[in-house]
Amino acid sequence: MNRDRIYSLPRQRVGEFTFDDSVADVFPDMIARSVPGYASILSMIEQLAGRFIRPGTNIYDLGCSLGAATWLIRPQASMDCTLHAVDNSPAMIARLQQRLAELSPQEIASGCAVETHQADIRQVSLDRASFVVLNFTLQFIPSVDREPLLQKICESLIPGGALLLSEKISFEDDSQQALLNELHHDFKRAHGYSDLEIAQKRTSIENMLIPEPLDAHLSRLQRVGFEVVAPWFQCFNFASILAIKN
Ligand SMILES: C[S@@+](CC[C@H](N)C(=O)[O-])C[C@H]1O[C@@H](n2cnc3c(N)ncnc32)[C@H](O)[C@@H]1O
Ligand SMILES: O=C(O)C(=O)C[C@]1(C(=O)O)C=C[C@@H](O)C=C1
Repeated sequence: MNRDRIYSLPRQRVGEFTFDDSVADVFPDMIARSVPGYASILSMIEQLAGRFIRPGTNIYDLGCSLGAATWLIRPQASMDCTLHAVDNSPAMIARLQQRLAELSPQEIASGCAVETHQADIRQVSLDRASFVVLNFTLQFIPSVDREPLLQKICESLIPGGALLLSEKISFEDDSQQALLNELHHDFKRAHGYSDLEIAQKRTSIENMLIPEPLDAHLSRLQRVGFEVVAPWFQCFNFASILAIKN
């Protein structure tokens, strides 16, 4: 795995974070060292896929990056399912397509077909879905577009279908916010990031990763039509929610 050193040297001006080639090259290392609980969430996505996926349905990994969730979900789905891996980053989708093209016939037979889409998740149409994943993607969508997107997802789900939503979250209380920021930065330091790397990354994502409080997520999911909305994981300022449509 390539080590993330993107922000290790001082920059005159820290530009806005983008999911380009340099990020795609180090992404597994970057996200594992930046998001506390990421590995646990992925492993639970695999388990949840086994529970919620139904034969003959579509599954969507929205903002799939290199397909970390896609690779775990695929073996859980029967061959008559289609797993749609969607991301608007050409660098991410190219690497996922490359890996899919290298599958052996035996590996192809070990799970359902994967269709990649280099597209904006606000624009793709969703249909007959049994399981939808938004693993740290909604946070990059402009705030006004979040509710329509979640509404579209809810409408596309079959009865009993589920959305797994993981997000960086914020806190209404200033002292709680300050504490959780510090704990997150301690986590990054413990995983080898310097203070400079932490500060420059923070500047670069400031205006494009917009976290919301957990309650805002829960009430919006209920508003768009999910009957069961269950927060099931939180580690510092990162949380994951399971939302089910009856
Ligand atoms: C933090 S990464 C997601 C990680 C991934 N889901 C995983 O589990 O490893 C966020 C991804 O969302 C993608 N993204 C951001 N906005 C998007 C949009 N409007 N449409 C499609 N993809 C988007 C980015 O390109 C990036 O690959
Ligand atoms: O919040 C941060 O400091 C992060 O680095 C988080 C985060 C994320 O949650 O997606 C931001 C960008 C990268 O994709 C990896 C991790």
